[in-house]
Amino acid sequence: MNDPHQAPDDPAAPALSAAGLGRDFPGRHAAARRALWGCDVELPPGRVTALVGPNGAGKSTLLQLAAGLLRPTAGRVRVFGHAPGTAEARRRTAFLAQEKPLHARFTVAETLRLGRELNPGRWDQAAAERLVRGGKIPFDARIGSLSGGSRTRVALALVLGKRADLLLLDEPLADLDPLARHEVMGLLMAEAAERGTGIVMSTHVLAELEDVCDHVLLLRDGTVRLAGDIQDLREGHIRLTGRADPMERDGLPRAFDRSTVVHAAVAGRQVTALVRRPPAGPNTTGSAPDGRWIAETPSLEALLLAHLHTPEPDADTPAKEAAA
Ligand SMILES: Nc1ncnc2c1ncn2[C@@H]1O[C@H](COP(=O)(O)OP(=O)(O)OP(=O)(O)O)[C@@H](O)[C@H]1O
Repeated sequence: MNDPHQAPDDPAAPALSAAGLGRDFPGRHAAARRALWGCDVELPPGRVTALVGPNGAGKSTLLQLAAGLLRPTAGRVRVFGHAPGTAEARRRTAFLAQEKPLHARFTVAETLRLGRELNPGRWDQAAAERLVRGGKIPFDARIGSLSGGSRTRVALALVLGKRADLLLLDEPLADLDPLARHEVMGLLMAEAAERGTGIVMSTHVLAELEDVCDHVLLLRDGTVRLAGDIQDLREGHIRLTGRADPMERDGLPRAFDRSTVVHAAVAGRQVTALVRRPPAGPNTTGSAPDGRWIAETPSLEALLLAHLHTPEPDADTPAKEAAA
């Protein structure tokens, strides 16, 4: 059933939206049951989003909720304004599960044929075959005989062949060697650039994200800790490096405004801190305690690592605002 508040084919509908989204699993300990809670998400169409967070943060749970494989126990989630699981939502999304479930006894060709039969009128055989050929996988090979990386390629071929508007990919690169990762990312980026396909991709490889993603969603302990356009988020922070104050535990000068600090780490005599940039003004790099400090825009990896280190969520952070 479509959301009564959202016109069925509203082109302005976010590719993925969630409000107060939560998912509990049955379990003996209350804390262990809570996989996801209070998640507010809004991803515009056509974005390539990195879904990051530690093991157990809730990334797979969020993707499965968006794919309609799980139902929320709180809040709601929509894809292009439609409830996951509806015919329209299913048509517009393609999901790649972390365990890449495929029929072991089918050949590669039979697997692609199944993809074609399940997606009449939309299936792109050439796109699917390109991925298979790129991995030099014989079309008559049985899925059960393939390496993990080759199985991933075939699973991705099914996803790309479907010609969906939003690809939900759970660790799509995990089994691939560096060359294959590069090639597969290139194909996914081409798909996004040429067709405006949105991609939400969970990954643990932070260093590879900067060049390929334009959006990030960081989950931790089942909730959104940071969300938004990568460039905006990078420019909203400053990475400071300077001489550590030996009298202070975090190495920063006593007078420094701690409320802006996301994370600070002392190594030897040097302290590196990631801080939130003050609101635009005459001196927007003014967080540097004095001229002996180096102030630079952080890389995406530095930004994510700092937010992964933060002990507690801060209600006033730009992350919360961006996620809303
Ligand atoms: N079917 C399930 N039954 C019970 N608990 C579950 C189930 N699926 C997930 N969980 C729990 O929900 C939490 C979030 O798991 P999830 O798989 O979504 O995390 P993740 O961020 O994808 O982790 P990873 O990076 O290890 O893949 C974990 O505590 C997990 O144990």
